[in-house]
Amino acid sequence: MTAPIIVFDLDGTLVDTAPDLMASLNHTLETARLDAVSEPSFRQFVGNGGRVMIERAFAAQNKELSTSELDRLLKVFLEHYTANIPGRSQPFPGVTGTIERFEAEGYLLAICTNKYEANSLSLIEALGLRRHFSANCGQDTFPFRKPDPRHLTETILKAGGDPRNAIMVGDSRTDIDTAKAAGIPVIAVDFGYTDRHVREFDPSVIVSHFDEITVEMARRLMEAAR
Ligand SMILES: O=C(O)COP(=O)(O)O
Ligand SMILES: [Mg+2]
Repeated sequence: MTAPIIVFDLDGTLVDTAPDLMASLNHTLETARLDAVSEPSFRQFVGNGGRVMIERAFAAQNKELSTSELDRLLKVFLEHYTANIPGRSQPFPGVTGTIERFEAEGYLLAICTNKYEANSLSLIEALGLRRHFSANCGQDTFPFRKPDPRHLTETILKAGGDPRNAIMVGDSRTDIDTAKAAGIPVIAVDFGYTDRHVREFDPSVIVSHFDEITVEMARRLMEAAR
């Protein structure tokens, strides 16, 4: 039997990247002469990658944005963000312990993120976490991405896992919708980046700290999903 697998979202779930994403977004908006965004509004912009983040920031200020301008600004954003990794980004409390608990029980670990794959890899490398993950799939790894369930199922297959013996951990509606569409149980953290509370999207369970995510919880959720 293949090993069970736990798949994590990255931004707002495993790693608190908000200070750096927001700094890069504000740098980008400044070059376009838009107002800087503050933390509460920033949370509504994140979750679908840098391009969508910029689009949402423009829409919130009722500013027009052509595709060519968006392409240019995405380059500005990515250059700034990439040059500053890991910046102030830190794993959320309890992440290391959770990784150890699941590894000790023979679980595979993977990341399924709407960040670009290269940024995701360099971030977890810089934080010393890369060796724990059998696959790290970003928005550009496949021709589809979250909330398309294939982003999750293909991540699982790439890691050597089986979607029928898998669990997802995420912080946003995107993650919950993705896992549900894939028929995979999903643990939602309530400390990530979302403007609406995760309970509105009906995840399998909600936790407020990584210490609450036990192997027993994962086993129970996977059994209930069968
Ligand atoms: O950076 C984003 O917008 C989304 O990234 P995530 O999928 O890791 O939350
Ligand atoms: Mg996230």
